[in-house]
Amino acid sequence: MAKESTPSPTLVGDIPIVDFSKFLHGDEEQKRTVAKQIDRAFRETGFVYLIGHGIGPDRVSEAFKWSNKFFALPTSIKMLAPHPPGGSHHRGYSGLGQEKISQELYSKSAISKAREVADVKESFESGNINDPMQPNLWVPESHIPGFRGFMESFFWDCSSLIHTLLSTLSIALDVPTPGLSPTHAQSLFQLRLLHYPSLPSRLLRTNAKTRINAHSDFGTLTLLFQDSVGGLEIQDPDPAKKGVWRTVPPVKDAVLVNVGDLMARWSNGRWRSTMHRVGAPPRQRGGAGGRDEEEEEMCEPRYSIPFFATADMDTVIDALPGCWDDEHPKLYEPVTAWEYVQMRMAALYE
Ligand SMILES: O=C(O)CCC(=O)C(=O)O
Ligand SMILES: [Fe+2]
Repeated sequence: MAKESTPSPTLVGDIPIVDFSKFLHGDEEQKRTVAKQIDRAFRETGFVYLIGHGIGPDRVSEAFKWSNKFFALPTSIKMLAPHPPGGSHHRGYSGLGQEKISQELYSKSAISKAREVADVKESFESGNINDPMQPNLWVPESHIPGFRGFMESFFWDCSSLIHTLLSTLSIALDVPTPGLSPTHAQSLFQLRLLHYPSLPSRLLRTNAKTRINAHSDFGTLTLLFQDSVGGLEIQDPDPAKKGVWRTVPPVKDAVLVNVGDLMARWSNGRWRSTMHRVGAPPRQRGGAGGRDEEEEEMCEPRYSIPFFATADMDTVIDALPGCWDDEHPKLYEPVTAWEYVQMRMAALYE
């Protein structure tokens, strides 16, 4: 019998581009192939590009159009839906420098220190309209008619892709029916719009400023739509090259999917929750007619749209059945999704 082999998808850097339409529309064997390709990507880098993922390019470009429009509003209008203080109600608008991603969970002084180099970004968060704990916060409709309606419907596009992906991952891990999707039944997810304004590239290259500091995501899965500017980097997965950062360029019509800390724990370390950050975009070509010495190189603004998924809050995240045995003992203490997310969010805001 021929040895089973999984076709290798195209790689961008270390990250494969997987055609997810083969899962959405394929037969059982094609579904299994896609599941294996994603499993491999999650084991190697924790990141995968998906094309043919079912969220049409028109929908994605409309989302970016709304994001541009929102961030172009005067600050006084955006501040009509301010992000509440603290990290437990993660909705609404955060202005420049308000949120500083921190990997450090416990030490107040470490959080303050990290905030000395502020992330130069602004963000707008919304979530499931049925989430009683974190109601959405919108600026009055008259200031941006249609924004709320679009964001509420785009939420469901992304949510549906997450649930399909959970089915894919259940195949990869042989999680018995009904698989992992019901553990996310409440879809308590978060849709984030991010805008990194233009600033002198020098500030990013010298680490005087960051766009988003190095961090791992803390939910189960993240979808990331990025514009064509670039600047996303992941830490080299090889522990011997810990300080090395690899660029993750935008791929047309692809959504990036990455593993968050909860999924890494749940898979008992089989899948990686990889540190990532946003720095300076790749150098722009040439200068404008020799003016570069006088004029500082400014980097282009960047827009991105991450969508964070997490399991229902009472789900106990303990190594999944196929992910541990005598040779691979459990690496982490069980934790509920709620406990873990609260711990991480408390470190986001002072
Ligand atoms: O802007 C990006 O591409 C990255 C955003 C990100 O990593 C995050 O919000 O967690
Ligand atoms: Fe992230």
